[in-house]
Amino acid sequence: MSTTTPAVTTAESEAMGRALDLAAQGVRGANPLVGAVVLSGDGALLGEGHHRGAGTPHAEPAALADVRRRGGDPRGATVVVTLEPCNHTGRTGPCSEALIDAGVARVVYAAADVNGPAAGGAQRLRGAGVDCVGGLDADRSRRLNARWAAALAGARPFVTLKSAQSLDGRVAAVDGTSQWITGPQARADGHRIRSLADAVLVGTGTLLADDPRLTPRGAPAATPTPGKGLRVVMGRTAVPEDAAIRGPGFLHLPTRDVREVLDELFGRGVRHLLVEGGPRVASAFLREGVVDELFSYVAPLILGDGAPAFPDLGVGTLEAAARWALDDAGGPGIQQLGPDVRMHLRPPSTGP
Ligand SMILES: NC(=O)C1=CN([C@@H]2O[C@H](COP(=O)(O)OP(=O)(O)OC[C@H]3O[C@@H](n4cnc5c(N)ncnc54)[C@H](OP(=O)(O)O)[C@@H]3O)[C@@H](O)[C@H]2O)C=CC1
Ligand SMILES: Nc1c(N[C@@H]2O[C@H](COP(=O)(O)O)[C@@H](O)[C@H]2O)[nH]c(=O)[nH]c1=O
Repeated sequence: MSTTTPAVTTAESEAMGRALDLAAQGVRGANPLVGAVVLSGDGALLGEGHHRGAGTPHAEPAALADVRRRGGDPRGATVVVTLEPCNHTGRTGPCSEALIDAGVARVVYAAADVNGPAAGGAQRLRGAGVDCVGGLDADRSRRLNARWAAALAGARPFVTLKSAQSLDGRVAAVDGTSQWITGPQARADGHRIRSLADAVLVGTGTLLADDPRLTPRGAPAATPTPGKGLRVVMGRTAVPEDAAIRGPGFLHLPTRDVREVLDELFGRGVRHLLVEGGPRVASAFLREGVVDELFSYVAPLILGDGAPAFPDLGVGTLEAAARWALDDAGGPGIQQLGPDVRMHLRPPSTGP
């Protein structure tokens, strides 16, 4: 935790506030939320940018590109960024090098990078003669990425849970039919979320009931490469030979053990897992306390009896119920999609 306030100008301090707001416009998942603002030597805004999710440019190159788009020149500029610039080649190149190549004079960052392989950017910058200070608003940056950091520290993927339910919290009718509870706009949004994840998972119950494909349709599909584009079924029941889910990227994990699944997927390079249910598997992830964000789509229909979204959580009294909070990262916490409503939620007792 930072206890000292680094020596920064008022313009840099204000720019960090803006960079943190920009960071929160990114999407949660395999990467942290990061924003960046570029200032001229006299503190004027030259450009800004934020990271829009794994595989897209990091905040610093996005902000440098914005400077050039506006006809500016980043040479001699100050870059104010919410996370220590990365120092490794992941899905994109090292930001430390991009900043050095752009000729910036100074970098002010908030939190240090806790991702081992990516860390060391500040040292690299200083080594190249760039004035580099860290710790400004570090706590706010850390809060923004607390769940991402916790997943990383636990060596498990960041877990997004999605469910589409009726007004009375049912995800299927009594006979098991569930297609479709939500309308096309909500489902398109679900496909977009699939396209952001490295792997999409359901249980064998859903597999047998729905025969899903779990591909992101209407959104760019990830090429199945190590850790990307996986479509996963967990549970002991055999997957039928003619199941629609079979094909490139299909993986059956014949277990009910959530930790085993997370270990296996992490080992295969998965950093962002989307759990689509069904209800018993969703509850297993909730009971294990590993759900980092929840997208709950609510459709205006009442199903009465039928499968509850999250059975067997062992909540015996109101006091024991987990109260989730709306999460505004990547868009409004609550959003209307056609006739349906989408809630984007974060677990209880975690930061913004
Ligand atoms: N509206 C929506 O958003 C969705 C609705 N659905 C609907 O849900 C219904 C299916 O529900 P359900 O059968 O609960 O679906 P699940 O996908 O949760 O499958 C449950 C099965 O998964 C296996 N399993 C694996 N891990 C666990 C675990 N930790 N705990 C318990 N079971 C585990 C078990 O089978 P095994 O013996 O093989 O181990 C279990 O019977 C269908 O009607 C489907 O249409 C499904 C997904 C989303
Ligand atoms: N019923 C239901 C959903 N169900 C989810 O979609 C899966 C089918 O996906 P596909 O691969 O496209 O065939 C299904 O198994 C379940 O995970 N999703 C929603 O957005 N709204 C809905 O009403």
